Amino acid sequence: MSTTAPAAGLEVVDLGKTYKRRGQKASTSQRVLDNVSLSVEAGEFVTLIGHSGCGKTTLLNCVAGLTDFNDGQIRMHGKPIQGPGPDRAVVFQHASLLPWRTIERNVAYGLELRRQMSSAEIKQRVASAIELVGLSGYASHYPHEVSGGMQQRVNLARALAVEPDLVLMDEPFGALDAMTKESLQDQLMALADREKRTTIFVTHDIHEAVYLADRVVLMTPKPGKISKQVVVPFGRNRTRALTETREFNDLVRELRELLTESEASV
Ligand SMILES: Nc1ncnc2c1ncn2[C@@H]1O[C@H](COP(=O)(O)OP(=O)(O)OP(=O)(O)O)[C@@H](O)[C@H]1O
Repeated sequence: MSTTAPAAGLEVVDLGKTYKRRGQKASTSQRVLDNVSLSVEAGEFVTLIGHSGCGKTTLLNCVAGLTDFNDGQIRMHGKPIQGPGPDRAVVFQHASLLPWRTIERNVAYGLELRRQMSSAEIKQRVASAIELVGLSGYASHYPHEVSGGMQQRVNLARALAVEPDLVLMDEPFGALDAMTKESLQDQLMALADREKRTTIFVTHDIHEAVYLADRVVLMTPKPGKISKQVVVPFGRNRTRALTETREFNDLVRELRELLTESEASV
C-alpha cells in the first residue's frame, strides 16, 4: 500500500441542501445546509463537530456522493464529483460486516464488486489493508469471532483497501466503550501519520476532535453552516500525554464554549 500522500484536494463551494418530505396532507421542506464552503488539503486530517442534527452526516454524504444537493459544487482534484467514486471511501459508525464472510473476504468485498482487479491483486491489497489496521492474525476469522473494536478496524480496512484519496468517517468510534475508543484513536492517528491519507472525521466528542485533527471545523444548525475553523497547533506524532496538558484542555474548553454559544444563538 502506498505510503506517499495521495493528491486529494477537496473543495466544497457554497453547498446547499434542502430535504423535502411528502406528508399525507402537505409537503414540507427543511434547509439543512446553506452556503457551506470547505477546502481540505491533501494529507490533512479534518474533524467536523457540531450539535446533533446540524447537518454533519448530510455534508459527509454529499461529499461521498451518496446524497444529492441543491446548490453549490463539490470538487475533487478540481473536478466536480458525480455520485460515489473509488476516490472516496466512507466508514460508518456501525461496521455492518457480512457475517458469512471471513474478515479477509469482508475487506475484499468492495474490490470484488468492482471487477477491475485480478484475484492476486485483490489478495495483496486486502493483506496490506488488514496489516495496516493490525489484524493480520485474524484474516480467517468471522466477524462474530472478533471484538467490536476489531470489527471497526475491519470496517476501516475495508475503506483503506480501496486506496481512496479521501476517507470520510462518520462517528466511527461512537458506539465503542471508552478504552477501545482510545486505543482505536491512537491506532488511527498512527495510521494517519504514516499514510497521510486525507480524512474528514465526524464526531460529537471534542476531545477526540482535537486529539486527531490538524484542523477542527465547527458547524452550527438551522440551517447547517460552518461557523468556525480552528487549526490544532500540536504537530503530529501525538501521544496520550498531550491530552493531559493545559494547552490541549484549553483548546477543548474553547471549542466547547463556541459550541454552546452557537446552540444558544439558534
Ligand atoms: N433523508 C432525510 N430526509 C429528511 N430529513 C433528513 C434526512 N436526513 C437527515 N435529515 C434531517 O436533516 C438534519 C440534519 O441531519 P444530519 O443527520 O445531517 O445531522 P448530524 O449533524 O449528522 O446529526 P447527528 O450528530 O445527530 O448524527 C436533521 O434535522 C435531520 O432530521
